[in-house]
Amino acid sequence: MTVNSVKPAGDSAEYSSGALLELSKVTKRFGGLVAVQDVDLVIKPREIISVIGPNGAGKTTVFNLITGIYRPTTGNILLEGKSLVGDNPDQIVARGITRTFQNIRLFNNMTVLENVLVGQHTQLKAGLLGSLFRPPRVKQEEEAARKRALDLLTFFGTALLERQDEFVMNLSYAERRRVEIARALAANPKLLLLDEPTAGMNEAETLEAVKYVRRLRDELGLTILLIEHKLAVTMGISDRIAVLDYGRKIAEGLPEEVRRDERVIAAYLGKSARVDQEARE
Ligand SMILES: Nc1ncnc2c1ncn2[C@@H]1O[C@H](COP(=O)(O)OP(=O)(O)OP(=O)(O)O)[C@@H](O)[C@H]1O
Repeated sequence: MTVNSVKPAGDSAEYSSGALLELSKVTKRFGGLVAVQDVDLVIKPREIISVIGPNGAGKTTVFNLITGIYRPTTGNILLEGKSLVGDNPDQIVARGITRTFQNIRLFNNMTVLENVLVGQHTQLKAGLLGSLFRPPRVKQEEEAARKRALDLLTFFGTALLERQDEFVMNLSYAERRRVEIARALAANPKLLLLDEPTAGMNEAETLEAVKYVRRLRDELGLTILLIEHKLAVTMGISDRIAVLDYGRKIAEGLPEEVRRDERVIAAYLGKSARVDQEARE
């Protein structure tokens, strides 16, 4: 199957560093607390990059900085060479960055299809008058949006397509995660931020999720930045991994390099190994 209307990312971008997204010395303070400190990160088109680190390391804050929920205290964030600092979240979506959330945020009392249609609102041209009087141009736009939303659902096979008119609250957790991704795709992103895409999933669902994250890159040409707590998933899926600890990036590299990094073992793997050990005792 193809998602015809989703353009491969990075085709028209011309920027000297070749980075799709670049964080440069990004710091975020909340009062006296430094949640993110001097973080540099370069993400090239079509990479799958994971951000890992212990609880409170600053991972979600990095996502919130990239998506315009927070503004960096200092430092810069560039998309295709142009700063996005100061843009509001809607502008950042329109520039090509969309996300999913750690706790799924869908409209539970809307259908699967309606949720995906909501994701397209930055793409639609009809204003308030157009929506009220619905001239033929607006009807055509609505029909095209509906077709595209269905197209996006088929990325996940036929299951969601068959349930397009079902209220989201009646779907399984794993299905809701897929709808959230379809909604994020609806805004035609270049960069997709996935916040714990396999959280709450069983093993089979996790494997399925890993497959579609790869397909998002391979088939749709997306660049993906993810936060993921399951190390087996992170190690298996990522081109590179950045490790945060107390807001600082303490390591970055290939999964194998990160797995062997002493600082990572001490700060993160060591901690979880200790937690596992304590849990067994
Ligand atoms: N809006 C806020 N106001 C004050 N402190 C905040 C705010 N958001 C995050 N923090 C603090 O910043 C630090 C980093 O939090 P963040 O949520 O980014 O960590 P995380 O790595 O995503 O953790 P987790 O894995 O538990 O989700 C924490 O100490 C957190 O309490």
